[in-house]
Amino acid sequence: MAAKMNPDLKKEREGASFDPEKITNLLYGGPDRVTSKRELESLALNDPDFQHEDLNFMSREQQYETQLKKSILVVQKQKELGIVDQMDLHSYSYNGVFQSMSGPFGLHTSMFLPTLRGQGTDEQKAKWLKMAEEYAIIGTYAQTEMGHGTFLRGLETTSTYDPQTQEFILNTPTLTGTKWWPGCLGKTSNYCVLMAQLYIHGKSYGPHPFMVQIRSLQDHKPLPGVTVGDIGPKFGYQGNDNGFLRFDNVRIPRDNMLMKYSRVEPDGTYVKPPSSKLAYGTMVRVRSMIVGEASESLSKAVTIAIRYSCVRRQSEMKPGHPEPQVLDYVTQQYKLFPFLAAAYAFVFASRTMIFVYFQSMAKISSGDITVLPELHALSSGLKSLSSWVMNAGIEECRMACGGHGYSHASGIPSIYMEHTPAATYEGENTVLMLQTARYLMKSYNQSMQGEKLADSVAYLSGVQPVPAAGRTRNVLDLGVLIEAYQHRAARLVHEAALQLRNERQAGKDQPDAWNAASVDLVKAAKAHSQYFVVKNFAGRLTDPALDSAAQAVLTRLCQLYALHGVVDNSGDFLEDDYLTGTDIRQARRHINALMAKLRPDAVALVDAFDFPDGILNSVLGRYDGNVYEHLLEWAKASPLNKTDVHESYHKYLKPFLEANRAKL
Ligand SMILES: CC/C=C\C/C=C\C/C=C\C/C=C\C/C=C\C/C=C\CC/C=C/C(=O)SCCNC(=O)CCNC(=O)[C@H](O)C(C)(C)COP(=O)(O)OP(=O)(O)OC[C@H]1O[C@@H](n2cnc3c(N)ncnc32)[C@H](O)[C@@H]1OP(=O)(O)O
Ligand SMILES: Cc1cc2nc3c(=O)[nH]c(=O)nc-3n(C[C@H](O)[C@H](O)[C@H](O)COP(=O)(O)OP(=O)(O)OC[C@H]3O[C@@H](n4cnc5c(N)ncnc54)[C@H](O)[C@@H]3O)c2cc1C
Repeated sequence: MAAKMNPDLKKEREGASFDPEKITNLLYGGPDRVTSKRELESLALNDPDFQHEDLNFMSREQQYETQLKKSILVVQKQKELGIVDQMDLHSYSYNGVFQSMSGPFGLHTSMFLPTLRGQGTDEQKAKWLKMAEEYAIIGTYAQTEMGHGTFLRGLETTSTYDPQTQEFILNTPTLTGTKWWPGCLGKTSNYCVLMAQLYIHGKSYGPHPFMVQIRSLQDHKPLPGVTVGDIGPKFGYQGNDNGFLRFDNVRIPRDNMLMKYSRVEPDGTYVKPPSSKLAYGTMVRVRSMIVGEASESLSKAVTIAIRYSCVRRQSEMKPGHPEPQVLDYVTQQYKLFPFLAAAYAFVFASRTMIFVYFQSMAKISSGDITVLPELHALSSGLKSLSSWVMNAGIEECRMACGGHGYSHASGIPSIYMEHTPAATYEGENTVLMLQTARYLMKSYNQSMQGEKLADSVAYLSGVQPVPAAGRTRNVLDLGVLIEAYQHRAARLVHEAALQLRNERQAGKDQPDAWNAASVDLVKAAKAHSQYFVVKNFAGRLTDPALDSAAQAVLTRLCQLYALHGVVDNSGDFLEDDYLTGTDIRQARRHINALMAKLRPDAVALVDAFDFPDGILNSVLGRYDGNVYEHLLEWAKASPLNKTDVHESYHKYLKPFLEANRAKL
């Protein structure tokens, strides 16, 4: 018999002003997509082969083993089921089977295969791709070293060409040159794409990708000259064997260098790529995907916190009245609704990012590499902004769930632990924001020369005049808000450029001037990315998939997202009098009014994300809201409760207590 729905959640759903299915359809690309998503998720969630004890109750070794077993099963089952589409794989495997927790094949699919596809020649793909796609070999992406992650040109692992034997000799010349962090390297992978400094005839040509076998295909032992292992427990990522790797005079054939873009001829002649940054292509790809990871993780946390806030009743708002649902406290709404709005903003941004990525890659494949700088700038900015907001949002959601938020039963700590490194991996966020800033500075200078700019920065060409101080406007109007964000971004870019120039004029060389201006440069890059997100959100409101009720509620969310950003960064908007103090006061009032209007729709808005319970993996965020009975059930399953009296009682506590009693 189906469990009864918690009456508060039932009422919330009945009181919504719109049909969540309309928004679900928009989020996932139409009813057919939603149907297949649900089918695939349900197939994975109900498959007895994928059932196991809660990962939170397992040791790290057990977690690794469990995830490995599932990874193998998933490969087999995907094949049987004929799942090949990326979105379908995402539903079945990433969410359905793994609930977005990392596993030992993660890097094989997210970086090893894409690097082979993107950096290999046709002959190299013919040699390795099938083996990799069929999991005859398993690989990772080994780039970061103990001493260098950010500064790729500083990598120390060397790949020295020997024209006599037509081989590369791999070496780790220092301790800090030890590869450190690559996912799935420690115990799982038998191959890797190795990023190493290419040396030919004593000359360095910078980091290049090499296909390297590191373990025997017979007994999985490290090959001669290879030292490899697991780097130990981490903040999260327990199911993943992030590893270390060292080379001592390991020889690989010449054609193990991935040579789609740059080549080494048998005699040692180096053939340059059209752009040296093409070798960094896989990172750009994963950064583009991380915007999706961030939006999805934030959406999950917000779903849990909002549902629970409707089930949770606490305190007495009015004497003698029933305790209110905690979501009725406006302070609680102020914690959660801006992040609900942000989750939507980034889901839409991620869809655009993925579209731009594939569109740009099509151009790059046909030889047009002019799109690369814009793609790099956009993906760097959005990856950083979205993962920063995700981190802040998940933590806010955890605290908004009070004490229960701290328990693994809430599901929120796992989401945080697993996804917080998105701010670090694939390029540390500040470093990447500075890359976006670099592009903005270049574009700004080009606009000063009257050159035409790429679409995403075209607005820099016409930094608007500052409007007369004291002029107030309707800050609820999305057109006004988009212009305000555009103006702020253009002004901050302009000011960062001026600061750079001033530092130069004061006698600093370019790197020192850049460093001195870097706080403002990051601020400008963030403002540029925020402008993109606001404009992109507003652009989705007219999607024909929405009926008028769904459009109305999403418009409110978009207004809230934009207004909250204005209030949070009010100094930026006030500094040059673009907005007035009255505008900001109005913005605060509008936020309160919007939150009141959104309150009855909050549960329907998180339902529209369409995360089944198995994927949320949260006692607090259960669809039926039956939180308390399941909290007790969950705690009872904890390994410490397997016996009434733990064995440590006999070992330690009993003698201690008895000795103390004997002394009395
Ligand atoms: C289809 C799916 C369906 C639904 C989606 C929905 C949801 C999705 C949910 C989940 C998503 C699933 C998967 C993704 C999630 C997780 C990923 C999985 C695991 C992650 C594991 C982590 C792996 C790693 O971390 S690998 C290591 C990553 N390392 C880095 O990123 C290093 C960072 N450093 C650098 O990139 C560079 O060194 C640098 C800092 C950028 C500087 O480079 P360098 O010093 O060489 O260059 P200069 O500074 O001198 O600049 C020269 C010049 O080049 C430009 N430049 C630099 N990089 C690039 C580039 N990549 N492309 C283009 N141009 C570049 C730079 O700006 C300069 O330009 P100018 O001279 O013109 O100024
Ligand atoms: C869970 C996880 C999985 C990972 N998986 C992989 C993988 O599969 N393969 C792989 O190769 N790597 C992987 N990494 C490594 C990851 O890519 C790097 O840690 C990341 O790129 C950051 O580099 P770093 O550690 O050198 O940080 P650092 O660069 O040392 O950062 C430390 C601080 O210095 C600051 N800083 C550094 N340079 C600058 C600068 N130029 N300007 C201003 N500030 C600066 C940063 O902002 C930061 O605050 C993984 C890391 C994690 C945590």
